[in-house]
Amino acid sequence: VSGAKKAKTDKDDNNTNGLATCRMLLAELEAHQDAWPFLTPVNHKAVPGYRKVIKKPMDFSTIREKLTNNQYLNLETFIVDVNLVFENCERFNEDDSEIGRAGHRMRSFFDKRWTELLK
Ligand SMILES: Cc1ncccc1N[C@@H](C)c1ccc2c(c1)OCCCO2
Repeated sequence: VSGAKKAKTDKDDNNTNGLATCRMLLAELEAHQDAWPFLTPVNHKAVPGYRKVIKKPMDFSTIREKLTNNQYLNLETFIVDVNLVFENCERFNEDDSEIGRAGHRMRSFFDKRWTELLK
């Protein structure tokens, strides 16, 4: 019947809500040589003060878990969590430190990649 609404399934729209783009971007972040401070949650026992200063911890493995559990509505909610990783880094680490510099390099890499992919 013409006009009948087709049931929407993921396979129909190859990038529903930009989730394929999220998977691509996260894979690139995880593989980046400067990702090492951000791959796993900061262990607050190994990093004095971290739990007090950083109210919303975030890291790439947690983002991976959320993506796997379908907890991101769209690319925007994914970008919020990625940016949280970099905001936490800038809050806790000196710009002129190993981790601080890695955070700045990862942030500019991410900004460049998602704007390229969204064009
Ligand atoms: C992103 C971030 N911000 C502030 C502090 C740490 C971190 N990352 C964690 C994974 C980390 C990186 C380096 C570390 C470390 C832990 O263990 C304490 C001993 C030094 O080596």
